[in-house]
Amino acid sequence: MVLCPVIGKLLHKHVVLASASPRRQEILSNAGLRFEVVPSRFKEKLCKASFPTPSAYAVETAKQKALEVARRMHQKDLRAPDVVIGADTIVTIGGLILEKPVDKQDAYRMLSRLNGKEHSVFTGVAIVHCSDRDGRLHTEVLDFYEETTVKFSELSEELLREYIDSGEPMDKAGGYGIQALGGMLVEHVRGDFLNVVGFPLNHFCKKLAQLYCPPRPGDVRGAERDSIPAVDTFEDLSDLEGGGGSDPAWGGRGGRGGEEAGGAPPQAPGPRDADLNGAAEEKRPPFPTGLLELMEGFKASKALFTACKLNVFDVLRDQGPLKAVDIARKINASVCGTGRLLEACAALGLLHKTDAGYSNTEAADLHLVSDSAHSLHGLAVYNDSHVWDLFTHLDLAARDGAEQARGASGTKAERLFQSAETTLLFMRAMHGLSKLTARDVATAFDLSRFTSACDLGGCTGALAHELAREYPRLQVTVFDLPDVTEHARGFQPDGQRTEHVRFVPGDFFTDALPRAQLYVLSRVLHDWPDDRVHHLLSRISSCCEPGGGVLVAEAAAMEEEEAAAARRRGLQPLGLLLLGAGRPRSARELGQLLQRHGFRDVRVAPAGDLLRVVLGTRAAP
Ligand SMILES: Cc1cn([C@@H]2O[C@H](COP(=O)(O)OP(=O)(O)OP(=O)(O)O)[C@@H](O)[C@H]2O)c(=O)[nH]c1=O
Repeated sequence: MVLCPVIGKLLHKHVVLASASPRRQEILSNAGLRFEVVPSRFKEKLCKASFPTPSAYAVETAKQKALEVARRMHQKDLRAPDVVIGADTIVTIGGLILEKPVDKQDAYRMLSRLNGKEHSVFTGVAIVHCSDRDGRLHTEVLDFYEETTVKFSELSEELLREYIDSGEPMDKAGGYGIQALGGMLVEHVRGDFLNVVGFPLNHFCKKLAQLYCPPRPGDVRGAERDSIPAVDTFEDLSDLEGGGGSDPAWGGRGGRGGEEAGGAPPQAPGPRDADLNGAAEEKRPPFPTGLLELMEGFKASKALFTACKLNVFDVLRDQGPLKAVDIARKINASVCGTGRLLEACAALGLLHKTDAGYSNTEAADLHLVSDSAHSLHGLAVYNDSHVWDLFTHLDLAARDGAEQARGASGTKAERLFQSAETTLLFMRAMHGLSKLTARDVATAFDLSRFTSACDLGGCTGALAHELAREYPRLQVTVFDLPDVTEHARGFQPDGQRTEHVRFVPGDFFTDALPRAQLYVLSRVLHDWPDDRVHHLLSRISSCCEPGGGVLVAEAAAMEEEEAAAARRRGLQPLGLLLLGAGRPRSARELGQLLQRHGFRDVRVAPAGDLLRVVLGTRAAP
């Protein structure tokens, strides 16, 4: 599992950690999560006896901690954060739950109990998703727990007293801190160490992956491994009081975790009970979250495209927060239609809605306004006006074959370059995407040995400028169709080093390629079928001096079996896959292609979350 991208799913959300524990804050911020800390005021006083298992108690406490913060924040600002995370760590031994000691005596009692024995540490975690529905807070809770087994050495009374005098035990469950002096008491640990410290980071990331990267339909392996547990609502919480149920972790197995049956009433024996008893398990099919998202996804895309097209995000960046009526006036649209569009954008997490009106989220400010440094506005407009149209006729394309579908409205180049307007539309889309990925592509390998590079199909020069910035000795030529180079001037960055980038018009299939030590093909090959790719690579190969290189960047999977994951990453050229003659290729396949055309020492590296970069060195012929 790749952790950073999972944590990254929360980057543009307002995340609150409902915990005063400095350890939790440290674990999560070390993992790259950005969050606000709002300690919960929920008193940890639930009746332990009413819970079937210690883990159920920890999970419920975590849940109540998070919900208290969500409610308080919503009440105060009439706006809840997007996500509130609560956690509760307990130590259990012989059926007894130990929390933080109330005084030194209590700490001594706890540590004496643990002395020389094995005990379990459970951390319950609740991830609460909040939304505002007509001024009322709506919450969806996903919870889970993790268990770790810890064995204490035989410890002298003197050592225990000394340890207690250090003051360390007082704010820690079980009266010890494994991450500090308390580590000396511990003989061994089975399971997740960070779970003992206060937060099961690994399990948390897996849960985020289930939530934000659900398996695609048909991904049976993924569905079994990562199926999304049912989320329950706050309204259902009362069901949790009392009841039976059992927990396999109760048996004291180390290093195991689980879900609290998604908040289902404990009296209903869960599937895990059936497992334990060896009884036949009646399996419910996994909830088709991914499928439903696919069914509805086009509406979300269209709302985003339309808001971009109407410059809603530009208006709000400059003048927000604004009420729907004012936005409608500024974008010259009806009040009722604008209101609906704004509601949809708020529901999609693109806008914040408060009493003062609508305002941009951080992601909207960064990527959806038309002139920001990281703008994807052009891509949204291009997808809306161009790609949307192609997909509307997907059934025809499927029936008649991709080439015929192309034939109806001309080849891709004919369609894109039929007017200056469509060319610019395409270039703006590519520019946003290239700027987003340029740095990752430029730095995936150390290219400082090259002094000249040619970016074939380099469009607006976004990657070329990044290469020139990264490698001061490098002169970069952008080679692209005359229709493109003609308009490239309008995309040049302000500031220095533009003299290291030049534009040469031409067709890389037919015209002489500019001489360079390094040839770059960034997001080009997926557009073309195999015969064209071979033709292009053989042309590059014959221009390239021994020791020179070719660098290919694609939304390619590292391995064939990762293709579905690559598609999920979003930039797999689905449109071309369905409509065009090109096709996506895995990193391995790209490497083999380079080898076939005389490149050796072929290496693959990830370039950020989206692309893979393959670098080959021209061998002596
Ligand atoms: C076993 C163990 C526990 N802890 C700390 O014990 C507190 C548990 O208490 P909690 O009630 O879960 O959390 P809290 O500290 O009261 O914070 P809050 O979330 O606001 O309730 C948390 O701090 C944990 O790190 C350690 O630092 N190291 C260890 O080895």
